[in-house]
Amino acid sequence: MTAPELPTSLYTSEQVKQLDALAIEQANIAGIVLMKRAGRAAFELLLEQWPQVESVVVLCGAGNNGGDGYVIAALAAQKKLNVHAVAIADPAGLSGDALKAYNYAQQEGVTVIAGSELNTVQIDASTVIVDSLFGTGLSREVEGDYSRAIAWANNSAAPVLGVDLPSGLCGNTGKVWGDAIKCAATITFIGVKRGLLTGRGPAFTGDVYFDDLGVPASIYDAIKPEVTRTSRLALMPSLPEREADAHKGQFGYVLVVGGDVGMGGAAAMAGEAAARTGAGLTGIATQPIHVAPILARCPELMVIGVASGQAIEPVLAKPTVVVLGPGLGRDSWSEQMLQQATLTDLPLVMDADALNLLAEGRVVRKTQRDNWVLTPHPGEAARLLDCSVAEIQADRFAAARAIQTKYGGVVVLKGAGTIIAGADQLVVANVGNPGMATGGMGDVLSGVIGALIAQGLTLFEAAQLGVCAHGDAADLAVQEAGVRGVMATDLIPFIRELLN
Ligand SMILES: NC(=O)C1=CN([C@@H]2O[C@H](COP(=O)(O)OP(=O)(O)OC[C@H]3O[C@@H](n4cnc5c(N)ncnc54)[C@H](OP(=O)(O)O)[C@@H]3O)[C@@H](O)[C@H]2O)[C@H](O)CC1
Ligand SMILES: [K+]
Repeated sequence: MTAPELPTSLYTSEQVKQLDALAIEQANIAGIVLMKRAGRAAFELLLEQWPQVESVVVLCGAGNNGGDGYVIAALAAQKKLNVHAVAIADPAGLSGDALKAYNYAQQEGVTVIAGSELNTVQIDASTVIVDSLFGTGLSREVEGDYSRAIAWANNSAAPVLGVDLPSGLCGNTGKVWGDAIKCAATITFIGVKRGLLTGRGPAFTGDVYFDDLGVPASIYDAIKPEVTRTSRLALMPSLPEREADAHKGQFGYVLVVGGDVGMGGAAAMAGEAAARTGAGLTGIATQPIHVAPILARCPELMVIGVASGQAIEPVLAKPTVVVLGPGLGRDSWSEQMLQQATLTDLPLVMDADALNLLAEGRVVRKTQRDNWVLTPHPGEAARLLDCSVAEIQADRFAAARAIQTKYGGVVVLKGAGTIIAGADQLVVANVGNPGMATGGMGDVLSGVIGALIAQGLTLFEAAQLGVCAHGDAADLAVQEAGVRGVMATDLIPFIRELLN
């Protein structure tokens, strides 16, 4: 069963701690009550996900995340399951609500064993592991007993239920503090931590479930989320209806500029994607040798050959948006195409080598514009910020914000959990799958975004809807025939279907 729709507000770990405190102080809900509700919500999800479960191994840390685990162990004991609570952190160090939960587990007859005996724990086909080592309190690299417990869980055949966060994953950024537990499902409480949905998050969470623990809605008024979750359904209303007397002029003219020698396919894919996304007209300005083969594949496209030194003369009408970069290359032809396209004040979608040339400060007169959408993958993003890919991936929210601040416009930082940064908004698109890591996916996306701008969406709307439709289409392509061998053009019919 797919995880139910998550709330759109996303928080940092610190903000959720504030929400916890507000729930306890303002709503007068005792911490142990919240903890018992958390434990119950997690245990009910466990039974729902694994109805055949007979034994449960709960890995407990030193704080309230561990407390959640002791509550889960107590509930499992009440259900007469075979339960082991493994105290990776010495229970003697427990305090507050976590200590109360520990005592509750002992009252319910839970066998609590020391972390040093972890290797004596038997795992069989009916075992489920519960990860209650760390939640929002994780603040540094995991090591020692915790690392060993994480490795033990990752090497065991049993599925893992993550409590609040997969242990080792940073709730703020989606980076991993050394290592993290690979969960089959994760349930997160009170506020969805934004790190669950981007960076390494999707690789460790499994399906993400949310429970508000019954806290009053009013506590959320006090904390403004800096990031929200976007989705195709949220953006569909921005697509214009098509009246009976619609004519192609209403839906704009996308001009794709790219396709250096040998890379005509990239420009063709962007063009076809734009046409299939509903652009009224689609043209491609490319190397002359690509004109015939692209026309042969897609006669609906207007393909213009531009030789070195020639001007780009868009036929018929002025384009309404230029998609610049698919297969553009970095030679003198590439530079002259980029220079001409960036001299216009048309809205631009800048992808691939257009971004690399921009990062190198070559031939782009203005490096700050409001009316462009930059669509870097982490490597291109690193060049745009002159930093390493690791730094980009260590905090993708900060990276997207930094690129938007430096270059203006809208920034689409691609990768697991694509981040979209507007002038004063930051959203994450919780879409996509590993099948998308193949050539041409970015070309298709740039064409889709261009066509949505051509149909009247704002750059920020077009970027969000384009990314979400593209990722959802990739999921449909994977459902159809598996994750290996998905090719970029497989997405195009699904994109068309999803946008209608
Ligand atoms: N507060 C509530 O009402 C609710 C909380 N819930 C759960 O509580 C956790 C947050 O609990 P907290 O105690 O703040 O922190 P953790 O349990 O996540 O972490 C435990 C302690 O671990 C230490 N720490 C941090 N990083 C490391 C590391 N790499 N290695 C070893 N130890 C580490 C840290 O203490 P230090 O003093 O050592 O820094 C942490 O305090 C939340 O996630 C929920 O699961 C309820 O679910 C809801 C109500
Ligand atoms: K956890």
